[in-house]
Amino acid sequence: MNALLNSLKGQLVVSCQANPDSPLRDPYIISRLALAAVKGGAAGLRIQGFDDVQAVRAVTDLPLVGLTKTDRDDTDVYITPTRTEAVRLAELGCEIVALDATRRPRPEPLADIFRAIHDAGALVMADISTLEEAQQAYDLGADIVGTTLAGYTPYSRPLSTPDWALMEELRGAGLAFIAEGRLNTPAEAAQALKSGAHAVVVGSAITRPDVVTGWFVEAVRQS
Ligand SMILES: CC(=O)N[C@H](C=O)[C@@H](O)[C@H](O)[C@H](O)COP(=O)(O)O
Repeated sequence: MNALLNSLKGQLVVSCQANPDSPLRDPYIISRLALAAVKGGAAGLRIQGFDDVQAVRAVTDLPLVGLTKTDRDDTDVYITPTRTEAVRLAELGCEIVALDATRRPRPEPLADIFRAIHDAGALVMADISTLEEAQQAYDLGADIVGTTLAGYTPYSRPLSTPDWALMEELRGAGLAFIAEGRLNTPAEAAQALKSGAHAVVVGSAITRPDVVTGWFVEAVRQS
């Protein structure tokens, strides 16, 4: 495995993202969230959008997993759907570029985007939702897959928990993977590593206080 990916083995990557309607939606604020994650011991950061990548790249040398979220009329694929976006993320200093590698119709062939990322000097993190998609991503040259989109495609298991079954399937098939998605507690992050994950990505539970507040409000209301 690539040395940079090896450096993430058994480690925590923190996703610092704010949705357009979040009060935290500002590159400066994202860069401060990123620094807080660095202070806490994160080994890498997952960052969305060119402005946020630039702001975070300016304050840390930690490995960055970059992505864009782009809403398009012609596809349901929104995580880094084209070469142009993928290459720009690499040019801005992302060591790893994450993109949707599901089997949904997409504007450009996956293999072309993978090649463009590699040509730009970055690694490919293929965000998948099923075992078959993971296998396909590796066949096409992905460096690592992430369980990011499990539960977010119409044909994957809809879940409110991490997709433990998918992790077991990936481990059973001997496919390296990063666990990402709904890892909402330290115990779940640790469990993902025990389930065979190479590394874990945690987002909402650490960097979306609006979402976490909602979890508490729900629990308080139900008590
Ligand atoms: C499905 C999708 O678009 N996931 C995005 C991918 O970058 C982010 O919105 C998530 O926050 C990230 O995957 C981390 O997951 P969680 O926030 O559950 O820890």
